[in-house]
Amino acid sequence: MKIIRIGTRNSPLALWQAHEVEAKLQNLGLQTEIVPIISSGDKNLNQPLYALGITGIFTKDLDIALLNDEIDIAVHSLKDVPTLLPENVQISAVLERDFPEDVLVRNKDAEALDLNTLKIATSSLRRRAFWLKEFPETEFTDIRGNVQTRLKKLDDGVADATIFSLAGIKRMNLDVEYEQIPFLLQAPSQGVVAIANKIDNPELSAILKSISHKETEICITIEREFLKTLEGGCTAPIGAKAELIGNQIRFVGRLCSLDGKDCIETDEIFDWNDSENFGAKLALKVLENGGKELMDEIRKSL
Ligand SMILES: NCc1[nH]cc(CCC(=O)O)c1CC(=O)O
Repeated sequence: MKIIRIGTRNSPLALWQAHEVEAKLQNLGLQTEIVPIISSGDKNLNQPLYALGITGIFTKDLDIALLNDEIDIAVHSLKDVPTLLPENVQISAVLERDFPEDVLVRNKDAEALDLNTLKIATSSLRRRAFWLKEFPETEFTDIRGNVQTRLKKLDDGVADATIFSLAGIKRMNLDVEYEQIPFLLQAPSQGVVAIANKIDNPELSAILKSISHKETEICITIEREFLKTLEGGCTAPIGAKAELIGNQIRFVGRLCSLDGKDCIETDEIFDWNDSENFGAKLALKVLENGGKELMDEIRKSL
């Protein structure tokens, strides 16, 4: 097989993730090359993502490079990948999930403040809504950029604290103090690195399948089905967590209004042999229990 060209965004985190994938392929004796690609999501730093009104802003440029045969595979943070993939593109592999959760990082001047008094910097609708559910009086400010940029902005005093995916902090080996915030249910497929390739390349797909982590695959399939069935292509405050516990799976899913006042949650344990379509079934249950009205309201106000 010829050299496998690995497409990635050029942020430090994306490059780290691409190198992880590269190491797995090199272990199989394959030759690889990293091809960094600047994504539109990295160019429009001033606006929050939901205001840009497009999904897949981080992944679109990699999709195009893939379809133009400029790269053979694209490495993504799966939580940034829309549930609807372009024609002829598939997710063929995921790496083992290490740190799925969100954590809070404070500005050093805010160390002693109570959680309910913190001014929080985040541009994520999910983080805002889930935080507001817990602390309804909270003030927010937008923040964009990669992990290092956001830490610098926090240090400069944009807010008292901000929220990160722990996976990003760990992968960048950053020496920052963080707090667990278990009430802030994570995004579907958070902390998972995914590899996409073209469907009409079965030889490469088979190689990718061989490095995929099966347990992580089971969990993200349920989480993404849940998301896909709820959202219908719109960004909304949706969280999802599937965990394997022996032969069982525990799934927690949540949809909230933008202000966090109305939330619908599902928390179920089931046998993983019965896991087929489970994400979709649970999402339908949420939609029937008031979720449909919530989604309509969110669509109208964005
Ligand atoms: N939204 C951006 C994004 N996409 C993936 C990660 C980190 C890695 C991951 O969670 O998969 C981050 C940073 C963050 O949310 O703090």
